Amino acid sequence: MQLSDLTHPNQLHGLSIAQLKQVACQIRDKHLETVAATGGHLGPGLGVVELTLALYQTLDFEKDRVVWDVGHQAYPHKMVTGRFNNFATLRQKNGIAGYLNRKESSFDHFGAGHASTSISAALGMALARDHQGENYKVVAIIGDGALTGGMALEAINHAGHLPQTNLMVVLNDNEMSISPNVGAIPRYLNKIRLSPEVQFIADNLNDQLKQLPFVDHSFTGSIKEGMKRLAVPKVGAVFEELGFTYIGPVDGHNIEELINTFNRAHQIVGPVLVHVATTKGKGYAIAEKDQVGYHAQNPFDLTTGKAKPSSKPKPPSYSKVFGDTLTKLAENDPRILGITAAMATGTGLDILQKNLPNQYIDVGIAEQHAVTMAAGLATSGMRPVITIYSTFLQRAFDQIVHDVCIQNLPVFFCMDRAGIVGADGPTHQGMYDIAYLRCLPNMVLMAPKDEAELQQMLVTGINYTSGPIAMRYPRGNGYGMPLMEEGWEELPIGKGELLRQGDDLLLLAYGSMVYPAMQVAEILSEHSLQATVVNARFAKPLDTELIIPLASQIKRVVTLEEGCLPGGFGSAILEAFQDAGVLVPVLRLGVPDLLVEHATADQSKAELGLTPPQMAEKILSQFAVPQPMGVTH
Ligand SMILES: Cc1ncc(C[n+]2csc(CCOP(=O)(O)OP(=O)(O)O)c2C)c(N)n1
Ligand SMILES: CC(=O)[C@@H](O)[C@H](O)COP(=O)(O)O
Ligand SMILES: [Mg+2]
Repeated sequence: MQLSDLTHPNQLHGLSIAQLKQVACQIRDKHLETVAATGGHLGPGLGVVELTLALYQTLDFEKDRVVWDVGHQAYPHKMVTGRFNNFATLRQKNGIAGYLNRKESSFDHFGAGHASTSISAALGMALARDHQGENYKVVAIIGDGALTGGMALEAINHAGHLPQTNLMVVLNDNEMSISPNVGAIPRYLNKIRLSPEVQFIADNLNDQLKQLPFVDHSFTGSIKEGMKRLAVPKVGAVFEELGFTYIGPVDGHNIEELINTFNRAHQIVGPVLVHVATTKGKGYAIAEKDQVGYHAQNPFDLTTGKAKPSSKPKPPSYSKVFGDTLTKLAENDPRILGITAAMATGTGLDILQKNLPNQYIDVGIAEQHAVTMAAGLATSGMRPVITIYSTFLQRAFDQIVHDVCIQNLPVFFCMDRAGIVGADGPTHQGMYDIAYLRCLPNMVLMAPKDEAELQQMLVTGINYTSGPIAMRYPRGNGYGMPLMEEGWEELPIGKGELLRQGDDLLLLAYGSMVYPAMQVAEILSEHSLQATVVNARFAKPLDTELIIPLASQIKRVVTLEEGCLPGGFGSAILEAFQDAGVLVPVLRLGVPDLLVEHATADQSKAELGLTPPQMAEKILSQFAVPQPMGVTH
């Protein structure tokens, strides 16, 4: 079977084990070739090649449903559902998405990007099936990391309560989240995986049983299961006690064993959990060796595994500056605890973990728990600095309201990836944090204009103990600003910064849009328009003492933010003007009420008209300023 000829996953039916192994080679080759060229998630997909092929040989995609958790590991799924030939467009603008997407393919039965949702969605599909008197299989595939998310446990609790609802949960256990998995659940899973008895049975019984002439080899799986139960009574006990039939652990790279296991599991009435043991990065030694580093990669050289050198040296990322600075602050303040929800490397908290492990907490993929735990810490004199991507913090909205803001507890939220993130697309854009936090009583919101101001805002946030405070900053590199090693000056809460003066226009910029606003002002000055530029620094409380008189005097106002316009920073300005009786025209520049698809961040900004030249042009046309004759830009 040539994958380039495959248009429907049912074409996998009837292939021999040898043929499936050959298809697996094609998948791995394409996976490696593509991710090396475009960047993306490398290790996760390599680990589920055999699992995908084996499972899909037991399913009928004309009616059965499959739900992948997160979806970052579903590149093999995409290749066997008709997207092999254009897979090279992965995560490129108008190309194949990096996660499942119902708009992209009818075989993508449910989209994701955020973890721990698959069992809930699959259970919904199974209940619909039963209500409609239909008879098709529903399978959720969830990783051991995603299983640490509360939603997954809520769904298991519910599914285990429905003994007649057929649902298969395939647990892809590779012992890894992005970093090594944390918590009691992975510890329990490892106890099963690594128990000597289970290992012995898995490694030896096949051969022994094959010697016995009277044993029907299609039953060897059942016999092995029975032996495991005898040898390790606790194997799978937690899931069994929760109403699931547990099968496993199964070698996630043995196609034949997987097919036999899935076929047996399909016969079981009610919820069944198949525990599959895999290796993240399987088949690419460099990724198997460095499973953290090769969870996701920028374009890299396949032979060396090294990232392709960028054209010019890049300044440190915001995350790196954050991690370094927080670590330095924590060295002198034992109250500081850095908290992550399974994103140590992405947030830069791995720097704190390495240097001050006692002041570092990873709760697993459990943002809701992280926030309320931070609230608990804050009641007891600690300084919890909770570092969660803007998009993932959305998961803990009620905890922010209920446990932090209502009790007015001093929790410091550091929201990395706030703004347009690029290739991860709509599920990961940090679009909404200004809007979803600005409406909360007691919350203070701030955003640095560059990485040097981020250091100041870190000190400001840590020293602010009057209630909750949140700082947002973008994905990627800073501007290369000179960074201080210590002695950062904290900023007065609610005070902005006047960067430029001009009488014709007032540009009010927030966070990552401040430097672009300065570029806009330069372009406007070429059109004989002089703009005042304010670095707002705070979206709540606004520096009305600075902003209102300027607006009243200049009378033409532009707001600039890298976030959603509905409810965002510009909305805050409009509300403040309304409250102050300042009735002046305001042009709000930001992301309109739409989803930002995957592309590079620069491509998305250009598409949204958020580059400095585009914003200048919009300002000139909006304020209908006569252009000097013959001037073009
Ligand atoms: C709610 C949420 N928090 C954090 C993340 C970031 N994230 C993406 S994949 C991943 C690890 C998932 O581990 P696992 O489910 O075991 O899949 P594996 O990568 O091991 O295949 C994390 C933390 C996310 N996608 N969603
Ligand atoms: C799958 C997932 O959610 C993470 O791997 C995410 O893609 C990381 O994003 P960054 O690359 O911005 O750290
Ligand atoms: Mg995992």
